[in-house]
Amino acid sequence: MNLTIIGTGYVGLVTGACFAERGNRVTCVDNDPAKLDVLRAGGVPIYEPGLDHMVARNVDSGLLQFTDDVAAAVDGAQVVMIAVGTPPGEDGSADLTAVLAVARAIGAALTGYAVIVTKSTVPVGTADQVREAVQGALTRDVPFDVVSNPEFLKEGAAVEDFMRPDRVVVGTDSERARDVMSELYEPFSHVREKLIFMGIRESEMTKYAANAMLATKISFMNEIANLCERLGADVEAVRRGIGSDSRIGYSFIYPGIGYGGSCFPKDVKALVRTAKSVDFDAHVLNAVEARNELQKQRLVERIVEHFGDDLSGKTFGVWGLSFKPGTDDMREAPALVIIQGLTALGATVYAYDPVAMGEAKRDLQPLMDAGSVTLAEHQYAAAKGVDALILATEWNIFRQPDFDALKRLMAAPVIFDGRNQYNPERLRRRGFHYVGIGR
Ligand SMILES: NC(=O)c1ccc[n+]([C@@H]2O[C@H](COP(=O)([O-])OP(=O)(O)OC[C@H]3O[C@@H](n4cnc5c(N)ncnc54)[C@H](O)[C@@H]3O)[C@@H](O)[C@H]2O)c1
Ligand SMILES: O=c1ccn([C@@H]2O[C@H](COP(=O)(O)OP(=O)(O)O[C@H]3O[C@H](CO)[C@@H](O)[C@H](O)[C@H]3O)[C@@H](O)[C@H]2O)c(=O)[nH]1
Repeated sequence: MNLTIIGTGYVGLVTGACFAERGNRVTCVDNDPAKLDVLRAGGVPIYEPGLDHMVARNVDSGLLQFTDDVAAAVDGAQVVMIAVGTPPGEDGSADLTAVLAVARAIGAALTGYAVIVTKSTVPVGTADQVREAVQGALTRDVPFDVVSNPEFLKEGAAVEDFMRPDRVVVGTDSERARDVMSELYEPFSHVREKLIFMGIRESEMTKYAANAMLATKISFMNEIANLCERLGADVEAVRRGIGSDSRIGYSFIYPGIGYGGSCFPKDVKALVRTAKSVDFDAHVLNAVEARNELQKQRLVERIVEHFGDDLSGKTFGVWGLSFKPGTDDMREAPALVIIQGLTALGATVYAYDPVAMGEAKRDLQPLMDAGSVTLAEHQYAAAKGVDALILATEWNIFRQPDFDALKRLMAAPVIFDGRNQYNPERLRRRGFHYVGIGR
C-alpha cells in the first residue's frame, strides 16, 4: 500500500519504518528541516533500539522516504497517518494545533479517496474536528474517512512493540475504512487476531484509559512504598507478594521516583481536563497525578533527611538521566527534578547517562553554566569524590557496578537507589549506607 505519515518523531518514524519493513511504500513528512537532514543522510535523530538499521534498510530499498512536502506526499496515498505531537496546553488539555494544521494540509492536498488516521494521542471527539478540518480544506469533491488508530508503543522497545503489539485498536464507523485498515495490518500475522475494531470515540478513550490505568498502578505502588518506609516494611517483598497474584500481575508495579516521559504525565493531565470539560471530577486521576508530583521529590527528601537541608559543599553523582532506560528522551524525566532539587539546596552534581547526555544538555545548560552540574565522561567519573551516588535511571550498565571501586572513588559510601535495583543487605555488608524507595 501507499502510506503517508505526517510527523516523524518517536511514533511517526517507528510506524513508517515498520510499515515499510512489511513492504509498503511509505513517505514520512516532517516540518523540522534539521530532522529531515539527518533522515535523508541515512541517520536517525532519536535513540531507539533497532530503529537505525530498519530505517537504513528501507531507505536503501526505496520503500521509505522523507519530505517536507505534504501535498506531494498525500497525493496518491491510500492511508494518511497523523503522528504529530499533542503536548499539554497551559490548562493541561491536549494541544491540537499541530493535528488540526496537518488535517487542513491533508484536506487541501487530497486528490482521491484516502483513510485519514489519527495515530497521535487525541481526546475523545477529536476525529470530528479532524473531519471538519479536512472537509473545510478540500479543493475538490473527494471522499475520505477519518479513523482513530492510537499507538501503544513504549520508548526503548518501540520497534518490538510495533511489530508485536498486544493489540491494535481501530476506531471507525466506515466499512470501507475498516477494510483498508484490515489490509494494512494483514502482514503482521500475529496481529490479525489482535485487531480490535470499535467506535471512534471508544478508540480515542481507550488510549487515555490505558495510559491512565498504567499510571495509576505506578502511583498506587509509590504510595504503598512510602507507607512501607514509615512502617519499617520492604516494598520489594510486598511487590513480589502482590505481583504473584495473576489478577494484579508484576508489570507496572515497580516503585520509583515517579513516572516521566512524554505520555503518562501529559495524558493523565489531559484526561483530567477532559473530565472537567463535562463537569466530572476525576478523583482517582487527580490523586494519581498528585502522588506522582510528590514522588519525584521523594529521593531529595530522603537526601535531606540524611544530610540536612543545606547541601552547599556537598557533591552528588547521578547515574541515569533519561526518563527510562533504552531511550534518549528527556521529556518529564524525574532525574531533572532531582537535580534541580539538589542544586537549589546548594549541591553540586556530576551526572552520567549512556545515551541521553546530548538531550540532557538542553535542559541542564543553565545549571552547567552556573557550575552546579557537570556531565561526566563515564559512570565512574560521575562517582569520583561524591558524598553520595543516586541511581535515577536503571540502565543495564548500572545494575552490577564494581562496588569496591565505587567505595574507593566516593568521598563517602552512600547510595540513594531511586529504582530499587540494588540489594540493601549486601551493600550494607560492604559498608555502604543504602537508601531505596519504600525500604
Ligand atoms: N512517544 C511515545 O512513546 C508515544 C507512544 C504512543 C503515542 N504517542 C503519541 O503520538 C504523538 C506523537 O508523539 P511523539 O513522541 O512521536 O512526538 P515527537 O515530538 O517525537 O514527534 C512529533 C513530530 O511531528 C513533527 N511535526 C509537528 N508539527 C508538524 C507539522 N505541522 N507538519 C509536519 N510535521 C510536524 C515534529 O517536527 C516532530 O518530528 C503524540 O500525540 C503522543 O502522545 C507517543
Ligand atoms: O513499574 C513501573 C513502570 C514504569 N515506570 C515509569 O513510568 C514511566 C513510563 O514508562 P513506560 O510506560 O515504560 O514508557 P513510555 O514510553 O512512556 O510508554 C507509555 O506511554 C506511551 C505513550 O502513550 C504508551 O504508548 C505506552 O503504552 C506506555 O507504556 C517511566 O518514567 C518509568 O520509569 C515506573 O515508575 N514503574
